[in-house]
Amino acid sequence: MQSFKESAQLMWRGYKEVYELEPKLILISLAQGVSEGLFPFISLFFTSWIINILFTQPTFEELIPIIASALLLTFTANVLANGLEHYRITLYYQAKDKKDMKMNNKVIYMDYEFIENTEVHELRNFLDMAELSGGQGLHYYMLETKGLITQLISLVVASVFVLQIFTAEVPATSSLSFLNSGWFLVGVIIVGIAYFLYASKIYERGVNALNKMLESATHTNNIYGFIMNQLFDYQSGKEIRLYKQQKVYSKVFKGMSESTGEALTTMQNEENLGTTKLQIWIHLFLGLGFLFTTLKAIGGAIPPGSIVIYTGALSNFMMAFPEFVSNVSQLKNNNKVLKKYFEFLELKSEKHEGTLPIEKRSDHEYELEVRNVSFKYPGSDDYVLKNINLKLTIGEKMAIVGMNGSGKTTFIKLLARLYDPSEGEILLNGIDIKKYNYDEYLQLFSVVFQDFGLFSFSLGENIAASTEYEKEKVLSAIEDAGFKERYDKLPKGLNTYLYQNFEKDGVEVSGGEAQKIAMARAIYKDAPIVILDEPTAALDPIAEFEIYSHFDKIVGDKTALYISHRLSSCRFCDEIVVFHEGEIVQRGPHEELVKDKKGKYHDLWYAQAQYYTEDDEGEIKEVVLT
Ligand SMILES: Nc1ncnc2c1ncn2[C@@H]1O[C@H](COP(=O)(O)OP(=O)(O)OP(=O)(O)O)[C@@H](O)[C@H]1O
Repeated sequence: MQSFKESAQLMWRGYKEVYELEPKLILISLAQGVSEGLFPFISLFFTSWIINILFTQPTFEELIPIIASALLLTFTANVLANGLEHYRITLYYQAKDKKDMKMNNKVIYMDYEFIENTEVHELRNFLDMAELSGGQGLHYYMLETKGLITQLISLVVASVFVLQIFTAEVPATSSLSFLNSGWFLVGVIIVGIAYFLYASKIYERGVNALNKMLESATHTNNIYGFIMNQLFDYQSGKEIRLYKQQKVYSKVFKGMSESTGEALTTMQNEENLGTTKLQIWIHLFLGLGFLFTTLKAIGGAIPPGSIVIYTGALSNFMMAFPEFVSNVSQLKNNNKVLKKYFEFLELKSEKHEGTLPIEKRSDHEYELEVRNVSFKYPGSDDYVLKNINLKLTIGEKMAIVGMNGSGKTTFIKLLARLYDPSEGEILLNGIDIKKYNYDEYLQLFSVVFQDFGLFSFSLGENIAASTEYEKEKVLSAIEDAGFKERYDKLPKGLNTYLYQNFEKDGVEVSGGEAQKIAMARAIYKDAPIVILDEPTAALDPIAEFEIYSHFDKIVGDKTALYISHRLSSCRFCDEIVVFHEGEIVQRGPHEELVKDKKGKYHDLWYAQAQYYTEDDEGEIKEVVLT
């Protein structure tokens, strides 16, 4: 439960945020709220004025200017309201776009570990759902402020008129003079407070049902987003059809729709029931109010024509009051959503942001040392890497091998600082990598991950990772990565879009072709440290052979770290490091490791040895199994 102070601070922050996104939106909402709040009273005022004059049997000439000014005023107010409404809605969409942009930028720049964190996904989903299904969050301030102001103005102005009815005195000689008693006003105040408390309770129930619906919908939406990605992904599309998973998905959809439907129905029922109960009370009070006003007029406390303005004011008060109470309940609830909005924007980078620049060295003298590094993923108790010690010396080619799940990719994530070690440190030229400016540090690496990603941009932009690039350099990278033959057939060369998300004539590339493009991207970057995680897994034997033939050209005198399950391809490395269950269990050159019959490398090598043979010069050749 938020304290009043906390709620007020959040509201202030919320409005400040909207103001920063689109300053005019608040001002226009205020102007429109005030004018819409006042407008009904102006009409009522004129109507009751005209009726009162009619009782005095006025001439036509007397009436004309009053009716004309009433019409002119109503017309002007309507035109103004219409214009303001259009302008406000345009400003709202602009503010919403800017807010969405801000949230998307947060996702783009947030620490990688947040991207892998389900709680962060749920938080973002919750905010989207709260806005879409409940109109909550910053959205509430952007859109509903006008309504709140209108209700507030209506209440204040109507209260003034309502008070006037109570203070207007029926002459003491009248049999209705008992209406002058102050107890009527006291009664109204007590009933008003009781109504406020009762209505708040009812609206709170509605808001709780909304929250329940949001919780359920957020979870469902998370699964839904995940499933929709899978359904439209042609990779999993194959599996879904071949393994006849359609029924499983249909069942999941049905379950999701039932649970969300149930929560929605509960919310609607709660709202309907609440509204009906409140409407009964409102109309009862309204009836009593009309009776009181009419009796006051009969008693001579107010002119008969003024019944219009007083009963109108009473109606306005009675209509605005429940809406206002409902908005106050929503506002309170909205603060919870708003809190999460700021929580999302404030997700703090756990990463130490160093400031040290990286020395630009043409001799590539960058030495990486991993010292006593252990690591467990956030939220997990299990160590994925345990006490790793390694030194990558300049120009060295090192291979990391090991069974699935032994921690090889995780180790690379640490080197690229996608995560920081839980224990120990990684040093670059003797200095903890955390102390370096991260962007500059990243410039040292060309990485091709096993699950690399390409973007739906043009080929040139994919390889250069930029919209501007050196064409010759890109073409040379394409050649070195073995993509030249396919490239020559591309309709628009480097301007050919990959995939069809952005361009209808974008091309689909095969897994192996995609891997070559990812490789070309790493070659183009020309960073001093090259890390390749299963870079040839999807390549055909000839393409793989070409990559290895070009390897010296690709890697040159750079430091290289190479992960592969195909052990024969690791032999060109100066040193092979064997990972097992998160630990380094062996290291050394191939010839040395393979001799150790008790070692893990020996097991791994001989498990694959049937696929290879050695020629007279000791060269490994792949053999055809019969
Ligand atoms: N984001 C993550 N959160 C929690 N655990 C993870 C995460 N990513 C990987 N793991 C776990 O860490 C362990 C090591 O995974 P890693 O991907 O580093 O292995 P690997 O040696 O590269 O395996 P492979 O040869 O199959 O590619 C695995 O048990 C995996 O389940």
